[in-house]
Amino acid sequence: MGEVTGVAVVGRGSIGGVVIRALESGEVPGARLTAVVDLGDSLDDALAVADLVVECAGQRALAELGPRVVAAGKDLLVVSIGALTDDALHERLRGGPGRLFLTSGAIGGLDLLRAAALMAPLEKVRIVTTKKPATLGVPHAAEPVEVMRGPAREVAAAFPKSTNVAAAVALAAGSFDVVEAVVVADPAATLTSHVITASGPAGDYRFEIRNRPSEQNPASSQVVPHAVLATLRDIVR
Ligand SMILES: NC(=O)C1=CN([C@@H]2O[C@H](COP(=O)(O)OP(=O)(O)OC[C@H]3O[C@@H](n4cnc5c(N)ncnc54)[C@H](OP(=O)(O)O)[C@@H]3O)[C@@H](O)[C@H]2O)C=CC1
Ligand SMILES: O=C([O-])CC(=O)C(=O)O
Repeated sequence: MGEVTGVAVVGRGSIGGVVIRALESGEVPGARLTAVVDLGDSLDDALAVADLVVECAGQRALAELGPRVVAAGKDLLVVSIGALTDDALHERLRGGPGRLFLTSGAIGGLDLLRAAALMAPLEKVRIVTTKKPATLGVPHAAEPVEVMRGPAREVAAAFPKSTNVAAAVALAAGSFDVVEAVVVADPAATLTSHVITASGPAGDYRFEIRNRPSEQNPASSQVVPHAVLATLRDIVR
């Protein structure tokens, strides 16, 4: 039998809960759940028994706990990518000795955007995210309303529970400056949508994602923990 990777999960909400249950039932070959860090639990106890920490707890928790994880030489898999709009935090998390991994989370197309940006800088990138109004702090919106439009860095920080995807797109595009993010609250939105458009010397791109929201937390899409588990499979393989 090969080596088993001990995994600690931080946060047991709509994303962490699914990841925890999948690990408990042995769904990821080569990975074993060794700790769960919820509010009040000690990260140090988890670091003593884990090789890799999965952050599913939000941008603030990542900023607080992430640097300790990589400094302890443990790998870190991040869900709350919007926290990486803070360049200093991003540098610390990349500084090792533990490795930093990001999940694709609620969206796709990141590999192609990255390749296109590596060929030549993308000239224009936009992500339009549309969700139910209550998840965006405008519960009484009776018709579609644009709640924010601006640079991905500002939008991902302004909606820490809803627009981590804007930061993920910016990191794939290699620049926060080239990405505009738009957030729309739509009372008729039964699915959460993310429409990503990009253009540059490599070509023109358009990805439309329509995700079913989590019942437990409608701000997050149901697919996200499964993206985390897919990344986890790749890491431990
Ligand atoms: N990259 C992507 O595509 C996506 C990223 N996300 C990110 O994932 C995060 C989690 O989403 P989701 O699971 O739906 O959120 P939930 O609110 O359902 O769960 C978050 C959990 O983390 C816990 N928590 C908060 N702070 C800490 C801490 N310091 N230590 C340990 N646990 C903590 C919360 O506890 P309590 O409830 O007691 O506060 C809660 O149980 C979102 O906030 C968002 O930033 C979400 C969707 C997509
Ligand atoms: O789950 C989603 O569709 C996107 C999301 O909440 C985020 O990026 O924070």
